Amino acid sequence: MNMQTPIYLALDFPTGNEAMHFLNQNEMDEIPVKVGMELFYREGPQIIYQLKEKKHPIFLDLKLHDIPNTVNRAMRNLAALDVDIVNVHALGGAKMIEAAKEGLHSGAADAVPKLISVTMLTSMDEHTVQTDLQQPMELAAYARHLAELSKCAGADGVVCSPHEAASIKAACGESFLTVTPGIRLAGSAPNDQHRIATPAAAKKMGADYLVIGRSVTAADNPKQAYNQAVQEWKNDDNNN
Ligand SMILES: O=c1ccn([C@@H]2O[C@H](COP(=O)(O)O)[C@@H](O)[C@H]2O)c(=O)[nH]1
Repeated sequence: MNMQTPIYLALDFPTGNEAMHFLNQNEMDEIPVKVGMELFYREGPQIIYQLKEKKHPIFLDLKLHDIPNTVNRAMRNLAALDVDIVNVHALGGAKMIEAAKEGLHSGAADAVPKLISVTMLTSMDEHTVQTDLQQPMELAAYARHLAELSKCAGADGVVCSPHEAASIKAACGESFLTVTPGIRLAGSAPNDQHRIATPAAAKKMGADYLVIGRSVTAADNPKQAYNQAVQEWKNDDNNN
């Protein structure tokens, strides 16, 4: 994987043309990108081929959550796209995560994509987890539990908020990946996110990879905003 800085830009655009135009206009050559449901459901594998052609590391964020057999067969197909990271919802349980892993191994012609599982969406807060989901455990403890379950089932890491990264690392080991959305540059609107942090804070809290979307894509100067995130990450490197 050609990784400049482990900061994935969320390409939440309605069409492939808009996404490619954005990257081109802002000279974001070869930066890591995340393709989610909005773009993939519109463009399908074609957008992955286009981004690979331009040498972008790709996190394909489709968050599979279904019965093990269906997830296994879907992962075989996704493995053939040869992206770097794919994911499932940890709430699908251990058998589903194992099936996802097996599907990736069966379907990959070359390198097997990393499999990560979503613990608790960063848009959720303590209150929502307790009321909507009727989950009595504290959110951070529940995210840690889902991370441990994911690790036992063969996942390479999890999606979590930066605030849970350190405790998940402590429970699952340093090499277990923590991929953290909910990244906001200082002063950016939180939008629908609840568990947020700046790039510098996320790095300090133990995140391996960051996912940043609207703080960059909706900024007046997206290139400057992305570079600021990169700089925060690198400054923290210098301070360690
Ligand atoms: O818990 C999660 C899992 C995935 N996401 C995705 O990350 C980006 C975040 O975009 P922002 O504009 O920076 O909020 C988005 O594509 C989500 O689908 C997440 O936010 N939280």
